[in-house]
Amino acid sequence: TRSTRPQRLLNAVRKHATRGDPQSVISAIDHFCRHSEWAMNIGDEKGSILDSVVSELNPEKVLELGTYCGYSTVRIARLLPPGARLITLEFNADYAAIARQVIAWAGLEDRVQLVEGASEDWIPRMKEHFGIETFDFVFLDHWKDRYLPDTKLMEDCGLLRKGTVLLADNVICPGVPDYLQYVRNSLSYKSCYFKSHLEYTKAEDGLEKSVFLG
Ligand SMILES: O=C(NCCc1nnc(-c2ccc3[nH]cnc3c2)[nH]1)c1cc(-c2ccc(F)cc2)cc(O)c1O
Ligand SMILES: [Mg+2]
Repeated sequence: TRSTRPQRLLNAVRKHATRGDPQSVISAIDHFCRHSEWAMNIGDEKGSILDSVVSELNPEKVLELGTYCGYSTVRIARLLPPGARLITLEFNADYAAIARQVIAWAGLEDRVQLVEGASEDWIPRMKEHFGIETFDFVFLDHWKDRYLPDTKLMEDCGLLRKGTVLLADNVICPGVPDYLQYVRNSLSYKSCYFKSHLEYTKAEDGLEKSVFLG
């Protein structure tokens, strides 16, 4: 049977990246996506913005919605201190299987917990299942029609605290109009837009950073 794009992406990581070296994993995936096959990783341009937000925040408890092949998981986890924890939710079992191997190749499995399933099922279980009180940082990169309902669900489950930062990918392309309208007009958020480009293309896209005010 033909290999899948995520499998070919993992092969490129194994071929070109050094085990235990997260930067080489990031570079191998970016090279594969620029020169072989486009894939929906945040990419190097938006990835640098993600890096600066994470580095400035120095979060202990991180939630990522939408793992895909683990590219942004590796970008975030490589910047976290060893005691910090990143929980990443992936709905698609095939993506999750690839992501586990990418994260392991980068040598970051000790600070990453990949959970398979739907965000709406797992968000209400974060406290009792993972012993999480609140998250310091949430990266939204899953199905675009889930950004808003899951943000409201995190609010309702008490998973956000004064100062929690939400960073949302793809707010222009594919676009999340309902989410943008909410975080930009709600008195509970201070929101700002980082203009960039859709990964590996010239199309406009951007990240929206929203601080929860409690
Ligand atoms: O669909 C995207 N990303 C979502 C994948 C995912 N990986 N995991 C999930 C999940 C995880 C837990 C969930 N719980 C409930 N639904 C869930 C869905 N979703 C996406 C699409 C594009 C894109 C742009 C232009 C195009 F022409 C075609 C495509 C670009 C991007 O940067 C993306 O992130
Ligand atoms: Mg994305």
